[in-house]
Amino acid sequence: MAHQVPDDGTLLPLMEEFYTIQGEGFNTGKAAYFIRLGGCDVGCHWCDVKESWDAELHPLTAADKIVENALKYPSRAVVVTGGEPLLYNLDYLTSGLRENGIKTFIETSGAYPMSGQWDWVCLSPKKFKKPAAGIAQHADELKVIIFNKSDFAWAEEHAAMVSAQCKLYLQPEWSKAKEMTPLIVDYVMNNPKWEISLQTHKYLNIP
Ligand SMILES: C[S@@+](CC[C@H](N)C(=O)[O-])C[C@H]1O[C@@H](n2cnc3c(N)ncnc32)[C@H](O)[C@@H]1O
Ligand SMILES: Nc1nc2[nH]cc(C(=O)O)c2c(=O)[nH]1
Ligand code: SF4
Ligand SMILES: [Mg+2]
Repeated sequence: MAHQVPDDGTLLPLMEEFYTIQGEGFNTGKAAYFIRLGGCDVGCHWCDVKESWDAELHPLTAADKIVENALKYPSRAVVVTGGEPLLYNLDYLTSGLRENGIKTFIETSGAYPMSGQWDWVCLSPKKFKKPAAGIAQHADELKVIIFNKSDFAWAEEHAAMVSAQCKLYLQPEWSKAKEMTPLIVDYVMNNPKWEISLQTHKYLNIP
């Protein structure tokens, strides 16, 4: 079974941490320190980081140490991702980051209740395990992955749940990008409340 992750959030299963450029969504192009937490049971068959799923494989790491590591890099922005980061209580980590002047961004499927204090929430809802009640109201950005045509309807369903200021993105699933990108381009031109988001780090060959 899972690690005994203390529920005070002082220890978190850390898969990797790396300094790169945010490749997706509203903050595309901005340098940020990425913290990838292990553990996810959402089960997206096209997930591009399946190595993250088993939390057991990723060592419990002190949140204080993660903050200390983030401070070694010039950007004062951290993206917490995974895995599904909201499996864990992120209050302690985000207070540590913010006390040190670091802006906190999260990438989440929303499958678990919100924790942590965030400067930017990217919600990417999944059909395989639907978002928790009320989470859509926290989203600054809704980023729906388009794997097939039915995902446009799924995107609209969630657009109806987010706040009026929430930015709306459609992002092609990587393995289907050649096929789905033209459909997304067409959809955005016809429904301009949406914008296209590309995984630019994959084109740039950076993490
Ligand atoms: C690996 S997930 C981790 C965070 C969280 N579990 C989630 O799904 O939002 C990070 C982002 O990558 C997106 N993503 C994962 N696999 C993808 C793929 N094959 N093509 C495009 N986007 C993908 C997710 O939808 C999410 O927005
Ligand atoms: N450069 C870069 N940008 C990203 N934006 C979201 C990512 C993620 O895996 O959560 C990601 C990632 O893995 N790399
Ligand atoms: S929710 Fe995120 S980490 Fe989990 S399987 Fe889906 S894309 Fe991968
Ligand atoms: Mg990624």
